[in-house]
Amino acid sequence: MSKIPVMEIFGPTIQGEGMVIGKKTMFVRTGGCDYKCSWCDSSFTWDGTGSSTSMTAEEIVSDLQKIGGDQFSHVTISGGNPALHKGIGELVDQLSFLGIETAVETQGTFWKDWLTDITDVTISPKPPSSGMTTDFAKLDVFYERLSKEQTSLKVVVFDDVDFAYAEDIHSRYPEFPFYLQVGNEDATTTNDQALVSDLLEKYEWLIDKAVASKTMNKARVLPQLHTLVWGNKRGV
Ligand SMILES: C[S@@+](CC[C@H](N)C(=O)[O-])C[C@H]1O[C@@H](n2cnc3c(N)ncnc32)[C@H](O)[C@@H]1O
Ligand SMILES: Nc1nc2[nH]cc(C(=O)O)c2c(=O)[nH]1
Ligand code: SF4
Ligand SMILES: [Mg+2]
Repeated sequence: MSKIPVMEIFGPTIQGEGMVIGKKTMFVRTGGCDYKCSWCDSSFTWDGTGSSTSMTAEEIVSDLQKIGGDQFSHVTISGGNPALHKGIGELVDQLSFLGIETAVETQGTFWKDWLTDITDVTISPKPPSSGMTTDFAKLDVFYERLSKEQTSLKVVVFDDVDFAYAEDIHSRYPEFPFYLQVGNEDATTTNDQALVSDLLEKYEWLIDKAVASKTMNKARVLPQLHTLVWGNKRGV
Protein backbone atom coordinates (compact mmCIF):
# COMPACT_ATOMS: atom_id res chain seq x y z
CA MET A 1 0.00 0.00 0.00
CA SER A 2 1.42 3.43 -0.93
CA LYS A 3 1.79 5.96 1.82
CA ILE A 4 0.70 9.57 1.47
CA PRO A 5 2.70 12.58 2.74
CA VAL A 6 0.22 14.50 4.89
CA MET A 7 0.88 18.10 5.99
CA GLU A 8 -2.34 18.64 7.94
CA ILE A 9 -5.80 17.23 8.58
CA PHE A 10 -8.41 19.68 9.81
CA GLY A 11 -12.11 20.43 10.07
CA PRO A 12 -14.97 20.28 9.99
CA THR A 13 -15.00 23.72 8.40
CA ILE A 14 -16.68 25.06 5.28
CA GLN A 15 -15.27 24.81 1.78
CA GLY A 16 -14.30 28.42 1.13
CA GLU A 17 -13.84 28.19 -2.64
CA GLY A 18 -15.42 27.14 -5.89
CA MET A 19 -18.09 24.62 -6.87
CA VAL A 20 -19.15 23.52 -3.36
CA ILE A 21 -18.47 26.79 -1.52
CA GLY A 22 -20.14 26.82 1.88
CA LYS A 23 -20.33 23.02 2.17
CA LYS A 24 -19.24 21.47 5.45
CA THR A 25 -16.07 19.47 4.87
CA MET A 26 -12.90 18.06 6.43
CA PHE A 27 -9.54 18.82 4.75
CA VAL A 28 -6.58 16.55 4.11
CA ARG A 29 -3.61 18.56 2.82
CA THR A 30 -0.84 16.59 1.11
CA GLY A 31 2.78 17.65 0.74
CA GLY A 32 4.71 18.28 -2.46
CA CYS A 33 3.91 20.23 -5.61
CA ASP A 34 5.21 20.16 -9.19
CA TYR A 35 4.49 23.92 -9.42
CA LYS A 36 5.80 26.86 -7.42
CA CYS A 37 3.26 29.62 -7.94
CA SER A 38 4.64 33.04 -6.98
CA TRP A 39 1.55 33.75 -4.86
CA CYS A 40 0.86 30.25 -3.47
CA ASP A 41 -1.04 30.54 -0.18
CA SER A 42 0.05 27.03 0.84
CA SER A 43 3.74 27.21 -0.03
CA PHE A 44 4.66 25.42 3.21
CA THR A 45 3.55 22.24 1.40
CA TRP A 46 6.47 22.44 -1.02
CA ASP A 47 9.08 25.09 -0.01
CA GLY A 48 10.67 23.19 2.87
CA THR A 49 9.15 25.34 5.64
CA GLY A 50 6.59 22.65 6.57
CA SER A 51 6.90 18.97 7.42
CA SER A 52 4.77 16.01 6.41
CA THR A 53 3.89 12.68 8.03
CA SER A 54 3.86 9.61 5.84
CA MET A 55 0.45 7.94 6.37
CA THR A 56 -1.58 5.03 5.02
CA ALA A 57 -5.17 5.54 3.89
CA GLU A 58 -6.37 3.72 7.06
CA GLU A 59 -4.38 6.08 9.28
CA ILE A 60 -5.83 9.13 7.51
CA VAL A 61 -9.40 7.83 7.85
CA SER A 62 -8.77 7.10 11.52
CA ASP A 63 -7.43 10.66 12.10
CA LEU A 64 -10.37 12.17 10.20
CA GLN A 65 -12.75 10.30 12.50
CA LYS A 66 -10.76 11.24 15.59
CA ILE A 67 -10.76 14.95 14.66
CA GLY A 68 -14.17 15.26 12.98
CA GLY A 69 -16.17 12.71 14.97
CA ASP A 70 -19.54 12.06 13.34
CA GLN A 71 -19.87 15.70 12.30
CA PHE A 72 -18.84 15.38 8.67
CA SER A 73 -19.75 13.49 5.50
CA HIS A 74 -17.45 15.22 3.00
CA VAL A 75 -13.64 15.31 2.74
CA THR A 76 -11.61 17.70 0.56
CA ILE A 77 -8.14 16.59 -0.48
CA SER A 78 -5.87 19.51 -1.32
CA GLY A 79 -2.16 20.26 -1.23
CA GLY A 80 0.32 20.80 -2.75
CA ASN A 81 -0.79 18.70 -5.68
CA PRO A 82 -2.68 15.65 -4.36
CA ALA A 83 -2.60 14.09 -7.83
CA LEU A 84 1.10 13.30 -7.32
CA HIS A 85 0.14 10.51 -4.90
CA LYS A 86 -1.00 7.05 -5.96
CA GLY A 87 -2.15 6.12 -2.42
CA ILE A 88 -5.04 8.56 -2.54
CA GLY A 89 -6.99 6.01 -4.63
CA GLU A 90 -7.15 3.79 -1.54
CA LEU A 91 -8.26 6.72 0.64
CA VAL A 92 -11.06 7.61 -1.79
CA ASP A 93 -12.24 3.96 -1.83
CA GLN A 94 -12.32 3.78 1.96
CA LEU A 95 -14.18 7.08 2.34
CA SER A 96 -16.67 6.09 -0.33
CA PHE A 97 -17.26 2.74 1.47
CA LEU A 98 -18.11 4.77 4.59
CA GLY A 99 -20.60 6.88 2.60
CA ILE A 100 -18.35 9.95 2.76
CA GLU A 101 -18.15 12.20 -0.31
CA THR A 102 -14.81 13.48 -1.59
CA ALA A 103 -13.45 16.56 -3.31
CA VAL A 104 -10.03 17.26 -4.80
CA GLU A 105 -8.17 20.48 -5.59
CA THR A 106 -5.52 20.13 -8.28
CA GLN A 107 -3.92 22.29 -10.98
CA GLY A 108 -4.45 19.65 -13.71
CA THR A 109 -0.87 18.65 -14.44
CA PHE A 110 -0.90 14.95 -13.49
CA TRP A 111 -3.69 12.50 -14.23
CA LYS A 112 -4.60 9.69 -11.80
CA ASP A 113 -7.40 7.17 -12.44
CA TRP A 114 -8.80 7.67 -8.91
CA LEU A 115 -9.88 11.17 -9.98
CA THR A 116 -12.92 9.65 -11.74
CA ASP A 117 -14.18 8.38 -8.34
CA ILE A 118 -14.10 11.85 -6.71
CA THR A 119 -17.47 13.57 -6.17
CA ASP A 120 -16.25 17.17 -6.73
CA VAL A 121 -13.09 17.73 -8.78
CA THR A 122 -11.75 21.28 -8.98
CA ILE A 123 -9.12 21.90 -11.62
CA SER A 124 -7.32 25.19 -11.19
CA PRO A 125 -5.02 26.01 -14.14
CA LYS A 126 -2.58 28.75 -13.30
CA PRO A 127 -2.64 32.20 -14.96
CA PRO A 128 0.51 34.11 -16.06
CA SER A 129 0.91 36.00 -12.74
CA SER A 130 1.76 32.66 -11.07
CA GLY A 131 4.95 32.36 -13.17
CA MET A 132 3.82 28.89 -14.33
CA THR A 133 3.11 27.73 -17.90
CA THR A 134 0.01 25.67 -18.72
CA ASP A 135 0.51 22.38 -20.56
CA PHE A 136 -2.77 22.22 -22.48
CA ALA A 137 -2.17 18.66 -23.67
CA LYS A 138 -2.31 17.60 -20.01
CA LEU A 139 -5.43 19.64 -19.28
CA ASP A 140 -7.11 18.08 -22.34
CA VAL A 141 -6.77 14.67 -20.66
CA PHE A 142 -8.80 15.90 -17.66
CA TYR A 143 -11.45 17.26 -20.05
CA GLU A 144 -11.73 13.91 -21.82
CA ARG A 145 -11.85 11.72 -18.72
CA LEU A 146 -13.92 13.62 -16.14
CA SER A 147 -17.69 14.18 -16.34
CA LYS A 148 -19.04 17.72 -16.39
CA GLU A 149 -21.27 16.84 -13.41
CA GLN A 150 -18.31 16.11 -11.13
CA THR A 151 -15.89 18.77 -12.35
CA SER A 152 -15.28 22.50 -12.37
CA LEU A 153 -12.55 24.85 -13.51
CA LYS A 154 -11.43 27.63 -11.19
CA VAL A 155 -8.98 30.33 -12.25
CA VAL A 156 -7.46 32.74 -9.73
CA VAL A 157 -7.20 36.23 -11.21
CA PHE A 158 -4.82 39.00 -10.11
CA ASP A 159 -4.77 41.31 -13.17
CA ASP A 160 -6.02 41.93 -16.71
CA VAL A 161 -3.58 39.44 -18.25
CA ASP A 162 -4.83 36.73 -15.88
CA PHE A 163 -8.41 37.61 -16.82
CA ALA A 164 -7.64 37.15 -20.53
CA TYR A 165 -6.10 33.76 -19.65
CA ALA A 166 -9.29 32.85 -17.74
CA GLU A 167 -11.36 33.72 -20.83
CA ASP A 168 -9.16 31.41 -22.92
CA ILE A 169 -9.52 28.53 -20.46
CA HIS A 170 -13.30 28.89 -20.23
CA SER A 171 -13.61 29.05 -24.05
CA ARG A 172 -11.39 26.02 -24.54
CA TYR A 173 -13.32 23.84 -22.06
CA PRO A 174 -16.92 25.10 -22.36
CA GLU A 175 -18.55 22.00 -20.85
CA PHE A 176 -16.97 22.42 -17.42
CA PRO A 177 -18.66 24.86 -15.02
CA PHE A 178 -16.33 27.86 -14.67
CA TYR A 179 -15.36 29.87 -11.57
CA LEU A 180 -13.37 33.08 -11.28
CA GLN A 181 -11.62 33.49 -7.92
CA VAL A 182 -10.17 36.60 -6.31
CA GLY A 183 -6.39 36.42 -5.84
CA ASN A 184 -4.96 37.07 -2.38
CA GLU A 185 -1.83 39.17 -2.88
CA ASP A 186 -0.69 38.97 0.73
CA ALA A 187 -1.08 35.42 1.99
CA THR A 188 1.01 36.10 5.12
CA THR A 189 -0.38 39.32 6.62
CA THR A 190 -2.08 39.09 10.01
CA ASN A 191 -3.84 42.44 9.55
CA ASP A 192 -7.27 40.93 8.87
CA GLN A 193 -9.08 44.26 8.55
CA ALA A 194 -6.79 45.57 5.82
CA LEU A 195 -6.77 42.17 4.09
CA VAL A 196 -10.57 41.87 4.00
CA SER A 197 -11.08 45.38 2.73
CA ASP A 198 -8.45 44.82 0.01
CA LEU A 199 -10.00 41.47 -0.99
CA LEU A 200 -13.51 42.93 -1.20
CA GLU A 201 -12.19 45.71 -3.43
CA LYS A 202 -10.56 43.06 -5.66
CA TYR A 203 -13.80 41.09 -5.67
CA GLU A 204 -15.68 44.14 -6.95
CA TRP A 205 -13.03 44.62 -9.65
CA LEU A 206 -13.37 40.97 -10.72
CA ILE A 207 -17.18 41.18 -10.79
CA ASP A 208 -16.91 44.27 -13.03
CA LYS A 209 -14.52 42.42 -15.37
CA ALA A 210 -16.87 39.42 -15.61
CA VAL A 211 -19.91 41.61 -16.14
CA ALA A 212 -18.19 43.36 -19.05
CA SER A 213 -17.05 40.12 -20.72
CA LYS A 214 -19.40 38.22 -23.03
CA THR A 215 -17.16 35.16 -22.62
CA MET A 216 -18.09 35.10 -18.94
CA ASN A 217 -21.89 35.02 -19.33
CA LYS A 218 -22.07 31.63 -17.60
CA ALA A 219 -19.19 32.07 -15.15
CA ARG A 220 -19.47 32.42 -11.38
CA VAL A 221 -17.37 34.99 -9.55
CA LEU A 222 -16.30 34.16 -6.00
CA PRO A 223 -14.00 35.35 -3.21
CA GLN A 224 -12.12 32.93 -0.95
CA LEU A 225 -14.80 32.86 1.73
CA HIS A 226 -12.50 31.37 4.40
CA THR A 227 -10.05 34.26 3.93
CA LEU A 228 -12.84 36.81 4.44
CA VAL A 229 -13.88 35.03 7.65
CA TRP A 230 -10.51 33.94 9.11
CA GLY A 231 -7.86 35.87 7.20
CA ASN A 232 -4.65 33.93 6.47
CA LYS A 233 -5.10 31.60 9.46
CA ARG A 234 -4.10 28.01 8.79
CA GLY A 235 -6.22 24.92 9.51
CA VAL A 236 -9.60 26.54 8.81
C1 LIG B 1 -3.10 25.79 -2.48
S1 LIG B 1 -3.89 25.16 -3.90
C2 LIG B 1 -3.67 23.39 -3.73
C3 LIG B 1 -4.24 22.59 -4.88
C4 LIG B 1 -3.54 22.67 -6.22
N1 LIG B 1 -2.11 22.72 -6.09
C5 LIG B 1 -4.02 23.87 -7.01
O1 LIG B 1 -3.30 24.87 -7.06
O2 LIG B 1 -5.11 23.77 -7.56
C6 LIG B 1 -5.64 25.33 -3.55
C7 LIG B 1 -6.33 26.46 -4.27
O3 LIG B 1 -5.84 27.67 -3.74
C8 LIG B 1 -5.68 28.59 -4.80
N2 LIG B 1 -4.74 29.63 -4.37
C9 LIG B 1 -3.46 29.46 -4.02
N3 LIG B 1 -2.89 30.63 -3.67
C10 LIG B 1 -3.85 31.57 -3.77
C11 LIG B 1 -3.89 32.97 -3.55
N4 LIG B 1 -2.81 33.65 -3.14
N5 LIG B 1 -5.06 33.62 -3.77
C12 LIG B 1 -6.16 32.94 -4.20
N6 LIG B 1 -6.19 31.61 -4.41
C13 LIG B 1 -5.06 30.93 -4.22
C14 LIG B 1 -5.17 27.72 -5.92
O4 LIG B 1 -5.30 28.33 -7.18
C15 LIG B 1 -6.07 26.51 -5.78
O5 LIG B 1 -7.27 26.73 -6.47
N1 LIG C 1 -11.99 26.62 4.33
C1 LIG C 1 -11.09 26.35 3.37
N2 LIG C 1 -11.50 26.24 2.10
C2 LIG C 1 -10.55 25.93 1.16
N3 LIG C 1 -10.75 25.72 -0.15
C3 LIG C 1 -9.59 25.38 -0.73
C4 LIG C 1 -8.59 25.36 0.24
C5 LIG C 1 -7.21 24.92 -0.04
O1 LIG C 1 -6.27 25.42 0.57
O2 LIG C 1 -7.05 24.07 -0.91
C6 LIG C 1 -9.20 25.72 1.45
C7 LIG C 1 -8.78 25.87 2.81
O3 LIG C 1 -7.62 25.75 3.20
N4 LIG C 1 -9.77 26.19 3.72
S1 SF4 D 1 -0.12 24.55 -7.88
FE1 SF4 D 1 -1.31 24.92 -6.00
S2 SF4 D 1 -0.04 24.19 -4.27
FE2 SF4 D 1 1.24 24.21 -6.11
S3 SF4 D 1 2.33 26.13 -5.96
FE3 SF4 D 1 0.49 26.54 -7.21
S4 SF4 D 1 -1.15 27.15 -5.81
FE4 SF4 D 1 0.53 26.28 -4.59
MG1 LIG E 1 -6.04 27.52 0.59
